[in-house]
Amino acid sequence: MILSVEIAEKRFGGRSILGPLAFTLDAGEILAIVGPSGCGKTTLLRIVGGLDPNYRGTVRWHGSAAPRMGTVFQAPRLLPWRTVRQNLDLVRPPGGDAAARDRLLERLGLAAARDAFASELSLGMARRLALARALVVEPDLVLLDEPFVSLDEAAAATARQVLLDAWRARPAAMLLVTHDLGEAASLADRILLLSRDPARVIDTVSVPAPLRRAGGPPALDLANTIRRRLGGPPAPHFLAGG
Ligand SMILES: Nc1ncnc2c1ncn2[C@@H]1O[C@H](COP(=O)(O)OP(=O)(O)OP(=O)(O)O)[C@@H](O)[C@H]1O
Repeated sequence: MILSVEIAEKRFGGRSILGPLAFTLDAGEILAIVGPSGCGKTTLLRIVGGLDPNYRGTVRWHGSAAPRMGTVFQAPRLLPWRTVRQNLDLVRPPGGDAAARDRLLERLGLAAARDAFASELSLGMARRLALARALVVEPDLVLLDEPFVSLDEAAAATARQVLLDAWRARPAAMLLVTHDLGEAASLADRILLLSRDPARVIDTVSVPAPLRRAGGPPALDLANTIRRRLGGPPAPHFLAGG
């Protein structure tokens, strides 16, 4: 176990948003977090990332040193007055691999824009750059909040593959928030299913070995099993990966 999260309660104003809930993450494990819109997934990720200290509970990293963290939050949060390359170089570890940075830009379709200012990027480009920035950190822990939203399907498929390739080269622990069960099943080892009002863990689903981190569309029966646990109807379109 590399990360343990125990949240007794998180409130906004008078409202209880999260908890009690608990989960752990093994080193190199990809855990997807799925739940209804507005249930508190982003709030949970912000707590794990140390961006919201106002909760009752504990978030503990069990590594020997504090983790290097790569994050993709819903807003890309780039430095608009810096170029694409500069946005990456600011977080690249000393002695980090400039060729790896350039390969990431190439694969994410950003090589031609490498000297453009971040303010000049489209939202889809900015989100791809945010993913590159999370990976160029050489992270121990990656926090991803709907990282492929606002990419067209081809760009999203490439970005998922880039994420998996980065994981294979350096298996960081990852928390992936997504509303897309297909995406969760094609990227993760396990899927945490959350309820809402307040968010609690309904169930944890292990992704079967042949699908796990395969990056392809998931089997319909797995997506439907998960949907049933969430109380929803079967959805044939999950065959197409979401
Ligand atoms: N800063 C805030 N102040 C008050 N309430 C907030 C704040 N941030 C989030 N909330 C509320 O907390 C709840 C959980 O929000 P959160 O964004 O974590 O959900 P989510 O599951 O990530 O949503 P989505 O799937 O739509 O992205 C929502 O009801 C939201 O309105």
